[in-house]
Amino acid sequence: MKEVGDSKDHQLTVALRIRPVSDAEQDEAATIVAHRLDEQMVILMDPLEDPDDILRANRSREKTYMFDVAFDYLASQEEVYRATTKGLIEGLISGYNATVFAYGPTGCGKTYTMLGTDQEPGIYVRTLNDLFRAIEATSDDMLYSVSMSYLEIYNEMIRDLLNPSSGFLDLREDSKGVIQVAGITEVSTINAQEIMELLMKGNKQRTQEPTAANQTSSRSHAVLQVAVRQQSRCRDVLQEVRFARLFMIDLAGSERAAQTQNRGQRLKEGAHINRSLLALGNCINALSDKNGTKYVNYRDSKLTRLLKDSLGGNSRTVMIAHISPASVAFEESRNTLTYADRAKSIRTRVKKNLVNVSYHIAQYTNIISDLRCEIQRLKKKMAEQSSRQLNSERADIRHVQGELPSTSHPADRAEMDQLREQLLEAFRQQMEIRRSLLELENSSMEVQMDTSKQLLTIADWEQEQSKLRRKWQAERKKESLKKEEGEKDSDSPESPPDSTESQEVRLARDNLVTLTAEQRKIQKQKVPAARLLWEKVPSFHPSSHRS
Ligand SMILES: Nc1ncnc2c1ncn2[C@@H]1O[C@H](COP(=O)(O)OP(=O)(O)OP(=O)(O)O)[C@@H](O)[C@H]1O
Repeated sequence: MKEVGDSKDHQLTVALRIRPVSDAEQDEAATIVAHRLDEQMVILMDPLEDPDDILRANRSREKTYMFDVAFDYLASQEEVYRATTKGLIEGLISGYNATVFAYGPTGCGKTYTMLGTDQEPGIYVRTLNDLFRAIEATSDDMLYSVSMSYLEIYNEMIRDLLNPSSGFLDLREDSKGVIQVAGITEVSTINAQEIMELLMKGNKQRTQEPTAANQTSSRSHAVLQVAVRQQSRCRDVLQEVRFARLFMIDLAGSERAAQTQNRGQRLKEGAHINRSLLALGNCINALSDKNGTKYVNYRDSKLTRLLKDSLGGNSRTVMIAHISPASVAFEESRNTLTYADRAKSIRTRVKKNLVNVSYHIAQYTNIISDLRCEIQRLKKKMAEQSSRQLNSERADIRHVQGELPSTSHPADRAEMDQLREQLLEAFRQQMEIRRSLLELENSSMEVQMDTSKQLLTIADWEQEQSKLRRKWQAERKKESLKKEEGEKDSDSPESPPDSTESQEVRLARDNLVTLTAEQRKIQKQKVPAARLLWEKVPSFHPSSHRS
């Protein structure tokens, strides 16, 4: 790992984009309440505030917010790209991860900024174009390979947008601890036109539904992942391989489910979206803690698990928050501005992580690698078990079908079909529950791994303390012997060594509390899932059902 420059480099960049007023807002005779004041400042005015209202008189009528950069309806796609993302490319080809995400309520321009249109392409294509150009410029001495994948996270499930028929995909941690999406399609092309076509096609596969707030509202987070691998062309130089990833994410709308009059499926989606955005917000909050002492829990959603390396580690992050300028969207704009404002203070602590890791590296790398092997072994075992189970269930179904008496009576056939459907549905549900149990098992192992790290930090410190205490006691003993023999003067201190815990140990203790609660939460979730699995075992026996 290599260190990056000054601390400003590590800061998360937060940009704000105010989109033009929409036709619908104009039809509602909405007034404009959000304005860009200058390159960095934005003002939001409360449309409900009445200057003559005495009760509200001492509340300010407007609030200003500062961002790294602010745009309004006049900003072109190129300007937004240049000010937010272009600067990440150099880091990316030097081996640094980067993430750009578009945040904001539904219909405020996230997809427009990230994907754009054929005439006005957004950040995805502009970034890839510049990346390919930069690679070409340095390719005399370096050998590069770039691959791209495009996925969506919908209701906490991952789907490949370049190959939607592949079903739901799982997140896995590889042997180097990098989170990967198992079985995702990876495309290696450097033709920008081809990429735009692939992305447009992929975007059409996104789960979109009309909501009260937006006719074509994206109900999922879309993640474009670009992996850059580079190697020196020089054969006799040490063959260092660098690998960096860029995530470009079009988040699902952040509006609260209740505000869009959603019901049923929409409400469930809203809950999942809120859950992952809340998890993202919690990570942002913990990372922005000034003392750096808060535990960052990436495990609460697929999105944060996927972004783990990119948010907290050796990575640069850009958040582009989006709002509407209209009075009708005031509440949502205020929430978005508050969320983005809180994000501003994140600093990724690259150096600190390095110090911590190297300090303990000798003690716990072996333990971690043992635990990783254990996780891999368990995952493999569970995958084998579930595929064995699935095969035997399939065989059971075939068996059931084989046993069904061949009947020509349409009513009987209909009943049989219905029973078969019920069976299949029960098996499908079983598979779903098994999948969540497997995920809970993985999370539990990860928590265990983190717990071991914290315990090691504490054990190290305690060991060091008892060594110091023993040394001090031995010296005191020597002193008293010398005194008995009539010798005077001693260099050893009268009082025992200072046993105040270091910041690191205190943090480890705090983390242990959080991790124990987390483990308890996971165990609690496992019980109903296991019970459900048991209940879903079909008790249907065709041979005894009818004769
Ligand atoms: N800066 C802009 N300039 C011109 N049109 C814009 C701009 N931002 C958004 N729009 C238009 O506003 C509409 C909604 O934008 P978009 O679909 O990008 O919103 P979104 O935030 O991605 O919504 P959702 O979360 O529901 O998917 C689109 O028709 C888009 O073309």
